[in-house]
Amino acid sequence: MSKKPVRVAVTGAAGQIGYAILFRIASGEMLGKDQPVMLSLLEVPVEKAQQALQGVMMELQDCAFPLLVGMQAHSDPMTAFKDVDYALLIGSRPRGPGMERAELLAVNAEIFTAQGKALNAVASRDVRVLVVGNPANTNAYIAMKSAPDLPRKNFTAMLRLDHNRALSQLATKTGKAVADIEKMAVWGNHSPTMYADYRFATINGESVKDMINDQDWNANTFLPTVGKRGAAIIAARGVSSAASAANAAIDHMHDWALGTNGKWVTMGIPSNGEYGIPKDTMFGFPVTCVNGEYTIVEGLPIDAFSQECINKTLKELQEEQAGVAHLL
Ligand SMILES: NC(=O)C1=CN([C@@H]2O[C@H](COP(=O)(O)OP(=O)(O)OC[C@H]3O[C@@H](n4cnc5c(N)ncnc54)[C@H](O)[C@@H]3O)[C@@H](O)[C@H]2O)C=CC1
Ligand SMILES: O=C([O-])CC(=O)C(=O)O
Repeated sequence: MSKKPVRVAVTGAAGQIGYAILFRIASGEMLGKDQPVMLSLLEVPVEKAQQALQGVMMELQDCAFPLLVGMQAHSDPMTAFKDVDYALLIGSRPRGPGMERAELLAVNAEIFTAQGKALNAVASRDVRVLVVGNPANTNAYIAMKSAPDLPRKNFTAMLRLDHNRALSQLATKTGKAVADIEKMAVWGNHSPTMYADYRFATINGESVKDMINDQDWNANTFLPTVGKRGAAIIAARGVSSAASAANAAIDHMHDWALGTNGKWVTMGIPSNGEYGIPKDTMFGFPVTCVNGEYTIVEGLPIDAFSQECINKTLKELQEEQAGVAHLL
C-alpha cells in the first residue's frame, strides 16, 4: 500500500535555493522514493514574487513527478503552514548595502517571529523545521522561541553545508573518497566562526588527523577555507551559494527523517547543556539520527584549541541572541 502523503512547506519558494530544492523534494530525494508529498509554497505578498512562484509551479507540474500529489502557493504563513509535517524556512531578508548587523537581525526577527507563531498555531504538532535563511541559527532560535507549544527539539538550523564543505576539503587533502570519511563534526554558528573538527574523523578506520598531521594547515588553511566558503562563492558567482545550499538542506531533512545508519552528521539544534553550551542555544553539534529523532554524539574530548574555537563561535551566537532578546 502506498504511504500517506506528507505536507512540506517551503518559504522563499521563488528564490534561488527554492528553485534548486523544490524539484528534488518533489522527486523523492528528500523523504524517500516511496513518500508522496504535497508542497505548500510561501512567498512574500508582492506581485513579482507571486508571479515568479506561479512560474516555478508550472515547471513542477511539467515534470509530472509521480510523488507530487498536490501544491499550493501562499502569501501568508498562517495558511502556508496549516497541518505541515516539514517546514523549510529558506526565505529571509538579505543584508542590503550599508545595513548593520543589528538591523539585519531585527528585520529577520520580525519574519521568524511571525513564522514561528504561525507554525505554533497551525502546523502538525510533530512538524520538523529546518531554518536555512541567514542568520540561520538565530532565526531558528527566534522561530523556536515563538512556538512554545511545539517541541523545542523540532527546530533546527542548517550547518550541513559547512559539514559537506569540510568533507570535500578533507577528501581533497587526503586524496581519499568523500564517501569513506566518517565522524566529521562542525560546532557552533553557520558563519565564519563555525568550528569544523576532524579530530575524530576516520577513513576506512584510520585517523584523518594522523593522516594529515598538520595543525598549521588545520588552523590556517582548512578552517578559513570552510568558514569563508560562502563569501568565496559570492565573489566568484556574484550571488550566494544556492544548489549546494539546497543539497545540504535535502541531506539534513533526509537524514533526520530516514536516519543515518550510525553515521555522524552535523545539525544546528537547541542545546540541552551538552558540552557546556547553554540551554536553548541553537548550536551545531555532531548527531546521529534514527526514526526521525536525532541524538547528540556525547562524551567527545575537547582539547584547548577546540575549546577556544567553540568559545568563539558560542560568543558570536550569544551576541546575536542578545541582539534579538528584546524582540521575543
Ligand atoms: N544556512 C546556510 O547554509 C545557507 C543559507 N543561505 C541563506 O538562505 C536564504 C535564501 O537564499 P536565496 O534563495 O539564495 O535567496 P533569494 O533572495 O534568491 O530568495 C529568497 C526568497 O525568499 C523570499 N522571502 C523573503 N522574505 C520572505 C518571507 N517572509 N516569507 C516568504 N518568502 C520570503 C524572497 O521573496 C525571495 O524570493 C538567504 O538568507 C541566504 O543567506 C544561503 C546559503 C547557505
Ligand atoms: O554566505 C552566504 O551569504 C550564503 C551562505 O550562508 C553560505 O554560502 O554559506
